[in-house]
Amino acid sequence: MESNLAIKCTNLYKRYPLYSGDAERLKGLFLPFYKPQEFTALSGINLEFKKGEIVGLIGLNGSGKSTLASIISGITYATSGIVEVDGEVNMLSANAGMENQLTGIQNIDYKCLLLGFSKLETERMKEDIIEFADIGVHINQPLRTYSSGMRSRLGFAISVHMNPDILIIDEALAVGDNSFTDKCLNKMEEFKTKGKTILFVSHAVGQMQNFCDKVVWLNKGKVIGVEIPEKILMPYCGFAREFNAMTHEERIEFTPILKKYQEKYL
Ligand SMILES: Nc1ncnc2c1ncn2[C@@H]1O[C@H](COP(=O)(O)OP(=O)(O)OP(=O)(O)O)[C@@H](O)[C@H]1O
Repeated sequence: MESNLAIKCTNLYKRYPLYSGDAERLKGLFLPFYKPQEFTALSGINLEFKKGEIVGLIGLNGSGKSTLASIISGITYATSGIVEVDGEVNMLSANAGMENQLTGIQNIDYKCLLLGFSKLETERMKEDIIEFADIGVHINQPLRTYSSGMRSRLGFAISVHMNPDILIIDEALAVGDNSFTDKCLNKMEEFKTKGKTILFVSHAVGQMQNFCDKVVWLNKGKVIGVEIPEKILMPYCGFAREFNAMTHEERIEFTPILKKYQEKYL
């Protein structure tokens, strides 16, 4: 991979097995030649993200954004194709590897331990993480008692303080209140100036417009376009509006509408 690139995906496919129940799942696990029906979540993805870029990933529900983010972060694997990543990746999502039974503080210790930080480094970072998360006395309570916004605050605070080269944010800012989201967006800007790469999975078109250098539009597991935000968000929003106004039956044949936006604007 070229040295200016942080992430390169080449002809990436992800197929999930579709089991009809537990019996079929067991067959799939224990019978090596058993082939269940499959669902193709990603289909022939080719993408390159440069170091220092903030890239948005947008698309309707189920278009494959989280699947792609999880493959890039190494949480799940691709069925075929190549993913090349230059640097440490940290993914922040609603269920970002934090433990429900542990307190906020214990989760900080746990994450630091997993990532190989020494006790001294962990202690040094802990104060900053607690200050950034700003969830008061709840930091000593088990995570299972947290609201979704509090989880997101702690998750974001931990992720950015791990100082990864590539930060993937999967919808995790959607539940934060405005002041926290602003704080996170400022932190993302700071990351960018340090030459770090950010992949921002979101439905928040306004945030993408303001913060991303380019946006990838995914639909049904395929890349529809990769452009600067101004060029991609307008046709995407137009398509999403028309799609959402359709009946269930009309949605089955939505390709001409997608083509209309693709041909006119991309
Ligand atoms: N483990 C799985 N088994 C079967 N299908 C799956 C699995 N995980 C995801 N999928 C399917 O893959 C497709 C892409 O899912 P993904 O979560 O990547 O979409 P998304 O674009 O992130 O959606 P959203 O905007 O709703 O978060 C969906 O149709 C989903 O049902």
